[in-house]
Amino acid sequence: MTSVIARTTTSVLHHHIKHCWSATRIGVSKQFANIRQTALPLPSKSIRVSTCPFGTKYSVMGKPKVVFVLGPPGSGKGTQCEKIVKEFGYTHLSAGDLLREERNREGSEFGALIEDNIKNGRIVPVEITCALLENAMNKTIQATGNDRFLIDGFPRNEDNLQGWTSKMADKVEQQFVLFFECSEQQCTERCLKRGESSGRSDDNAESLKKRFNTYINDTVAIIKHYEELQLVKKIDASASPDAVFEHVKTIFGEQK
Ligand SMILES: Nc1ncnc2c1ncn2[C@@H]1O[C@H](COP(=O)(O)OP(=O)(O)OP(=O)(O)O)[C@@H](O)[C@H]1O
Ligand SMILES: O=c1ccn([C@@H]2O[C@H](COP(=O)(O)O)[C@@H](O)[C@H]2O)c(=O)[nH]1
Repeated sequence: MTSVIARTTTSVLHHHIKHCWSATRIGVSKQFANIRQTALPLPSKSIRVSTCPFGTKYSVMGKPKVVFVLGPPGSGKGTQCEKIVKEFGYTHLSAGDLLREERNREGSEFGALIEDNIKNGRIVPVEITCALLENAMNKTIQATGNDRFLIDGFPRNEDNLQGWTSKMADKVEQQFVLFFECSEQQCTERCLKRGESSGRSDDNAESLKKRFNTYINDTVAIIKHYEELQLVKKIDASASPDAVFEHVKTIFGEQK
């Protein structure tokens, strides 16, 4: 049975790599094949899940559930996601972490492009980010069966939104969008403090200014878009991490 599944996914994978992004979009579909090599299509109905060393079971699943987590840099998205994972069993996928991992991957042809964007607070083309996210979702589902995801720090601009909508929206159930609201001053202080030990090339005053400009000029419109769809759950992120999490808990507690 495993080999049947393996053969099936391999052939579907070739199809996926060939057709997943329109070659005309920015004329780079071939470029992204390296990332997509391991991306398998998300299941629409069911997936086989390994449960224990002595056997497997078929788990009938709906579409993977997705919560987007948005907010300015340093608003505490990652901190809260860790708590949500522990309490509610989601898998946390940080788009920024995935991009940093791809940047650091030996042989990545996108490393320089990703770093240039990160340092300047600009947004990486969606083809890269979306492929990394889809890949991570598929790997998680296959490895653990967990199909509930916190997608942290994505979508951040119109390009992200369009790319996700055309490629992924039909394959997932969008639960809601968690929006952490926090002032620029407070967020900047947090990131500068984090910068003392994070090693991040963008936790400095110059990059932070640019990241905030991108947030205001590009990401706020995406949050507004989801507000119009009544999907946004807004949280005051200026309090302590535990106090913020009290609010977060009420939101996840309301979910079925
Ligand atoms: N509620 C809070 N109060 C004070 N400090 C916080 C709070 N939440 C997080 N922090 C700290 O602020 C810094 C940024 O937090 P975190 O990494 O969770 O933010 P983020 O929104 O994921 O940031 P980015 O988008 O830049 O990755 C971290 O050093 C974290 O420990
Ligand atoms: O979807 C995304 C997410 C992130 N980026 C780039 O990465 C940095 C850092 O992101 P964090 O969420 O703060 O870890 C961000 O400023 C962007 O340059 C991206 O391009 N697309």
